[in-house]
Amino acid sequence: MADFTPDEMMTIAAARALSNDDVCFVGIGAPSAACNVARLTHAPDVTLIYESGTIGTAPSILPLSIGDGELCETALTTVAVPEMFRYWLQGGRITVGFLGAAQLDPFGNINTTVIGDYAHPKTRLPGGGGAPEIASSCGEVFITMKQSRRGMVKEIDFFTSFGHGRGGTDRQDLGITTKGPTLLVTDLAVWRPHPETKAFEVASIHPGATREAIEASCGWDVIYSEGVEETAPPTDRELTTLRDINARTAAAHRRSAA
Ligand SMILES: CC(=O)SCCNC(=O)CCNC(=O)[C@H](O)C(C)(C)COP(=O)(O)OP(=O)(O)OC[C@H]1O[C@@H](n2cnc3c(N)ncnc32)[C@H](O)[C@@H]1OP(=O)(O)O
Ligand SMILES: O=C(O)/C=C/CC(=O)O
Repeated sequence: MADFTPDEMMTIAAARALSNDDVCFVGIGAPSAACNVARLTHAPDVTLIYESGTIGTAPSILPLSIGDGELCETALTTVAVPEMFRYWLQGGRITVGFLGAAQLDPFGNINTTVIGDYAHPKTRLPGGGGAPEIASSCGEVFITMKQSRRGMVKEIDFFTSFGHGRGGTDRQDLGITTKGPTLLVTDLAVWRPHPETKAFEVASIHPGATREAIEASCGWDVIYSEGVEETAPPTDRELTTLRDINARTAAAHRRSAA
């Protein structure tokens, strides 16, 4: 088995969460790499959907944005964005939404809007886009992000996409019928929510990562599930697939910039 970076481990561990039966609403960025590695390895029949209306898309390079022509060119079909939201997403036809986050709290609530005060922001982030709707309407939500103390915080500065609120039955109490966040994959660990409190707990630690490193790069008090395991390292096939798609993507972007 080749050496691998924590970022590669994160993408590959996230990819493993998808199965052939999933219909996945893919967020741009880190989730997109994971979803396509899944499609190119163990889950060739997974249905990938991007917000631009592209259904069953099979990009050979990672899209720069939801509007990247590669998505439409390789999709089974492309529908209008209102249909994507109203019929497919709100109609309960999507099993999993895969999202990234700039700030995340232990209950899977996501901030991609603003750091600091909304009216006087320290940093203005890209915003919610479709993520709030994805977070409430997909059957469940997977999240992937690199760990940092500024990113994984006890309290997010702004609620962009609702996870488990303050935990427990908050989500159902608000009338939301979908499961919400069921998985968090970082560059150090795989996390799952506690069945009752809904706070994320470490379920497996990536090879080479330590409890000290996880705690040093997390702004909340880290809890470990009973029987924490070591994440299986990337296989040669997973690594080759990820590196190949990254290389194809970089080459394509160099060509289009020239
Ligand atoms: C279907 C859909 O796609 S819905 C789309 C809705 N959009 C999303 O969901 C976006 C989700 N992704 C994110 O939120 C990401 O964290 C992004 C886009 C904000 C940034 O991701 P990346 O491009 O990987 O960049 P990175 O994490 O290096 O951060 C870039 C800059 O963003 C700012 N930033 C990001 N996270 C934080 C944070 N927690 N606190 C303060 N600043 C932050 C900083 O200015 C940072 O630059 P710096 O590291 O030099 O300080
Ligand atoms: O508007 C959105 O929801 C998503 C935006 C991401 C992108 O433009 O690729």
